[in-house]
Amino acid sequence: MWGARHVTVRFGATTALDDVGLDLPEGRVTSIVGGDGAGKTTLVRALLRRVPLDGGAADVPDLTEVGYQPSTSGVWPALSVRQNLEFAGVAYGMSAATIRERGDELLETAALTHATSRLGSELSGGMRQKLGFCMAMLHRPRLLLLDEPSTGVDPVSRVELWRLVTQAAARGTAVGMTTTYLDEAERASTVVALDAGTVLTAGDPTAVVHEVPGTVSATDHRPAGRRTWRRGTAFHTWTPPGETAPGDEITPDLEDALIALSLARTQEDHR
Ligand SMILES: Nc1ncnc2c1ncn2[C@@H]1O[C@H](COP(=O)(O)OP(=O)(O)OP(=O)(O)O)[C@@H](O)[C@H]1O
Repeated sequence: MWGARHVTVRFGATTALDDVGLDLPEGRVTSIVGGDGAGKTTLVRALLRRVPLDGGAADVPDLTEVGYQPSTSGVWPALSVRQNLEFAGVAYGMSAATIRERGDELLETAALTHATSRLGSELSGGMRQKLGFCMAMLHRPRLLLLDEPSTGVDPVSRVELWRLVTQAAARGTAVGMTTTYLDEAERASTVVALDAGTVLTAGDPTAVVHEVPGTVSATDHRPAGRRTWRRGTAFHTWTPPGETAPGDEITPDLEDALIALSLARTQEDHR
């Protein structure tokens, strides 16, 4: 199984990753979530050996068998859709015929066939991310790493991107994907949540929700002296075990669960 084993990465005084473990099984989508600066991009870059490790190891196939889509999509703005694919294929040492054949197949699946002669700079955000995905998949990698492929992409294109990702996994590719959309993360086989460079929790999204200690409750006003988070018009609060919760207890979703687990950990740290 591919992944990261006890990976630590430091940038000067900043510890971006501290003893992080990550499993990326073949045929599965693993989503990596976490707030700004949690370490998602650094983890992907550590797997690609683009940052030096201060500890641990990255267990990945030969880099010629890894596909990578950077958060900037990786699409060259001055090249056409077709040329972008050719450029990516040549970089992987593929023949012109294979690039053409697999490129056509991927463009068809990504519903981009009509846009082959359009320049990268002329594509919508969603089309650009889908092309970036096709470029990362062209050489049929065993491991596919996607860094926030759906950020800034409209909901319809997000659904299409997700379909491409799950199809890649169904063909046996191990997929690791960072995302800030928890509804998307919830659909993955496994979610790995990073918090300040460490693994807050990892597992089946349903199991993660059941890990929350204490209760999550909802009120229509902000309860005094409590740390709350807004969900629509309601305020949600996490209450440690044995304490009285304000408002009505609710069943947390993944977003509630991750915030509650982070608050529970902060409380542990202060004890
Ligand atoms: N090249 C670098 N030099 C110095 N510090 C860095 C570098 N890259 C990342 N960091 C720091 O490491 C931490 C983790 O950053 P990283 O970009 O991995 O987080 P992230 O979860 O991907 O966040 P975001 O969603 O905001 O991109 C942050 O504190 C960041 O400032």
